[in-house]
Amino acid sequence: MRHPEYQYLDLLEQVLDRGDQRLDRTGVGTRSVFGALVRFDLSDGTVPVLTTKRVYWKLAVKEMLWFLTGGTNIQPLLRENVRIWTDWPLAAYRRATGEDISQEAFERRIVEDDAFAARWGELGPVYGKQWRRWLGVDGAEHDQIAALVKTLRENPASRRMLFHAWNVGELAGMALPPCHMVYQYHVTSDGRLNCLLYQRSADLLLGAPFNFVGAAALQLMLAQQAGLRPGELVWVGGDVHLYLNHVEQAREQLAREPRPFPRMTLARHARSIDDYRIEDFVLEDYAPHPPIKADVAV
Ligand SMILES: Nc1nc(=O)c2c([nH]1)NC[C@@H]1CN(c3ccc(C(=O)N[C@@H](CCC(=O)O)C(=O)O)cc3)CN21
Ligand SMILES: O=c1ccn([C@H]2C[C@H](O)[C@@H](COP(=O)(O)O)O2)c(=O)[nH]1
Repeated sequence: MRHPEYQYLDLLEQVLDRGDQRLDRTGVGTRSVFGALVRFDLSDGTVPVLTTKRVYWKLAVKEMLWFLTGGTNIQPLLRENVRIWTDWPLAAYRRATGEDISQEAFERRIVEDDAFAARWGELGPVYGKQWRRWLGVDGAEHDQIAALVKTLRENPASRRMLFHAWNVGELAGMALPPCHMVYQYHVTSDGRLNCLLYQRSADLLLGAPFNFVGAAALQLMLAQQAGLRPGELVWVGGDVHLYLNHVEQAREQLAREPRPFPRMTLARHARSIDDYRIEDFVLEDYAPHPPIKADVAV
């Protein structure tokens, strides 16, 4: 069988060679295709951590754990050395104050100064808020994750097992509207948990590899909580794009041959979906090609 990573590489090549080129919100410019689907089989213990470049999988898992806490402030992320969300609050701070603060100084202040973090580290009602505390028209806060775990346990044949982050009424307050916005689950008759993730917008070089890892890690946690085994991860992308300043990096990655996907396991049985820590995630046999550096478009 052809290595499953070729689904990603083929998509990358397609976007690179045949993507529609235009200017995007960030001003960087992209080439994009609209509508793509890749699927990864997790039932053999492997996870789609790409091997044609080193993916910092712990950052992606830590980000997923942060979403699960319901948090929307970057302070706990920075305390875990995850810097992938700093650019947006940093840009807002520079715009508002006119201060030419460095990223390092800004991050240090967020970590050390709680009042500063509360004022400048907030991303608005992004993923965590919507997943754990979606404010309904009934005035109640809805914990979509807890409800999902309950249904996975009690009614796994349900076709209503999903959570959603696209809360229309709260989009304006978000630093960025959700990209990976709907996660739907499906349980097979023999107890495998499948996931379908719909991502409306995908930065193919930097974002998508993280999103695969986050979704896979979540699938492992949910499967464990519901007494199921991981099944397939199906990823659907809407606007799937390559930033024009990532073209050289894409060519370099396309010249490499995939190596076997690593295996991910959970080191212990956590008491609840809220009880996982980064130390619980064990990745084995990950021997990727070297990292490929790229700037993120803000
Ligand atoms: N343009 C863009 N692309 C994204 O992927 C993205 C956004 N914006 N905005 C919100 C979040 C932040 N995400 C990010 C941001 C940065 C990296 C990144 O720079 N990754 C590097 C390593 C980062 C590090 O070592 O700290 C990589 O090589 O994967 C990845 C995902 C995903 N999302
Ligand atoms: O998890 C994520 C978060 C963000 N992205 C990318 C996709 C786009 O390049 C930008 C968001 O910009 P929009 O103008 O809001 O589409 O971030 C990602 O790939 N994965």
